[in-house]
Amino acid sequence: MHMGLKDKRQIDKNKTFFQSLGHALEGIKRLVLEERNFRFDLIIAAIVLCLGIVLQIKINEWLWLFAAFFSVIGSEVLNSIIENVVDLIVGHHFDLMAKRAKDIAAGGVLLSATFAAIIGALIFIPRLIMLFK
Ligand SMILES: Nc1ncnc2c1ncn2[C@@H]1O[C@H](COP(=O)(O)OP(=O)(O)OP(=O)(O)O)[C@@H](O)[C@H]1O
Repeated sequence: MHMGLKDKRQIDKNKTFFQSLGHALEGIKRLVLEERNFRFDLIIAAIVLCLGIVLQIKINEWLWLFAAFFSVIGSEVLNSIIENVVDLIVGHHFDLMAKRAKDIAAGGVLLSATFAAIIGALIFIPRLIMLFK
């Protein structure tokens, strides 16, 4: 993006909507490029999307799946922010508070992933059982 070059060392506020959008898209790019778990989430979401279409799940089931997806994405984003900010503060040193913050962030991801797995199981397992009966 051409504006990327122009504002590479920008530290003041965004002046236009498109400048804000550019930085937000840059953030999503970082997540995809640097977070293996985030890429894994997207692959799982794509599989669930295909399965949902093939098995013709109902609208309220789609809503639960979307809620689960964004819960996981939200906690991944939070985890990623914590990792970056902690590394910015403590650098490459062992620090007990850094460990706590990162472990709590990872715990949040685990909790939302468990929530998503339960929702996925409740929606798909009965349908798959019916299919193979
Ligand atoms: N500066 C530090 N001081 C103490 N412990 C740390 C520090 N950095 C990382 N750790 C420990 O290592 C773990 C993994 O670190 P980090 O989250 O940076 O790696 P990651 O591979 O990116 O994790 P994730 O799989 O969540 O993306 C943390 O949960 C924490 O227990």
